[in-house]
Amino acid sequence: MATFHNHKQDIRRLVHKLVVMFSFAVVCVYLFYFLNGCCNSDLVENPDLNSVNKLLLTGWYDERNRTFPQVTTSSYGTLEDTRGSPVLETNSTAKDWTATRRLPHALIIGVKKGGTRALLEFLRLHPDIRALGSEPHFFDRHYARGLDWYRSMMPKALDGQIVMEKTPRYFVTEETPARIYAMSHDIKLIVVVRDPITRAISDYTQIISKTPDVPSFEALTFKNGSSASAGTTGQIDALWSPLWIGLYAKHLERWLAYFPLSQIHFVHGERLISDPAGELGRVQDFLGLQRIVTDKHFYFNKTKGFPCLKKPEGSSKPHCLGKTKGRIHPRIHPTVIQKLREFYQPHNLRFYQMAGQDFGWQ
Ligand SMILES: Nc1ncnc2c1ncn2[C@@H]1O[C@H](COP(=O)(O)OS(=O)(=O)O)[C@@H](OP(=O)(O)O)[C@H]1O
Repeated sequence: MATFHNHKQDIRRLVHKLVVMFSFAVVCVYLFYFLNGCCNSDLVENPDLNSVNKLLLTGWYDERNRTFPQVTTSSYGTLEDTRGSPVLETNSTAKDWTATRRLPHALIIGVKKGGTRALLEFLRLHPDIRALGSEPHFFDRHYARGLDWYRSMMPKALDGQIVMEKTPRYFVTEETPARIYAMSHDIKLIVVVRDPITRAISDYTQIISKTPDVPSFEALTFKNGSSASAGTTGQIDALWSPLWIGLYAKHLERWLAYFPLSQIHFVHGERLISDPAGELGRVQDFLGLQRIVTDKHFYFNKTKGFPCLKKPEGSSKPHCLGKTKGRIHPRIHPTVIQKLREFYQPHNLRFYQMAGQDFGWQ
């Protein structure tokens, strides 16, 4: 009787051990698959799903919530992220764990009011790009904080992903090319250029939106503050910032002292509006990326008068850039425009020669 009882107990212990061992084996197998990313076999099988999942993994929205300790934002230094509701970083797999913060591989260095925000937001659709949402102004304002600080500002990126940021003021700041060169000799530089006259008016429109009582564009264009009608005789004030920024050849010269032209890509600001997919295609080529951002991502919003992004997977609705992009410009006296055309013409021609491209500004 006692022997039979002991035998029953032995069997119960054995079954218990087997259950524990089986559960342990199940947990191990699950962990093994999880760590190898096998749960995401769709990532390999289905290229479309691959892009979607990569977008999810890379979590393009996370920068909106990043804070910038002690960084003062400039008039154009505020984060303007135009996306819909925040998604993810919740769909993390083991691949996420290998993401690190790295110094940028590519920079949008200018020009202010050229269309730099649109370009950055469009590029952020690419799963192989991780871009900072705000402007860090590291090379022009916060250089003393050091490269570790700069790196800590960057979004986390996986191996093979390109890390980017945009600060349009870099293009016109004296010290910037040397500083960027000291960080990386082979960094890729992108400049969005736009007709310097429209660019200046856009800049001025931003100024009056913040300080409405500044003198007129016409008055500020001339050294002696001449009015529009007297403008035909006045001398252009090339040092007035909205005009000075448009002297592209002069600024480019400083960059070419450090970087070969092959490392600088010019985005045609006007075409970025009329043919965003075409411009984006060329930028993706320049960055050595597959052309993933294409015309299927854009639609023309008649109300805004600009291309906007169609509903991206993972977001609920289409989105355009915010209301500070695509402002209505004040009407400038035609005589002043003509004066500015004459003023910029030699500078523009020199710029076309240096860049090896004719941008067609009349
Ligand atoms: N898709 C789309 N939507 C809205 N706006 C667009 C777009 N593409 C280019 N642009 C032009 O971008 C101009 C603003 O340029 P930036 O983003 O470089 O300005 S800033 O320097 O960051 O302040 C902005 O200038 P304004 O029209 O003067 O507001 C636009 O003309």
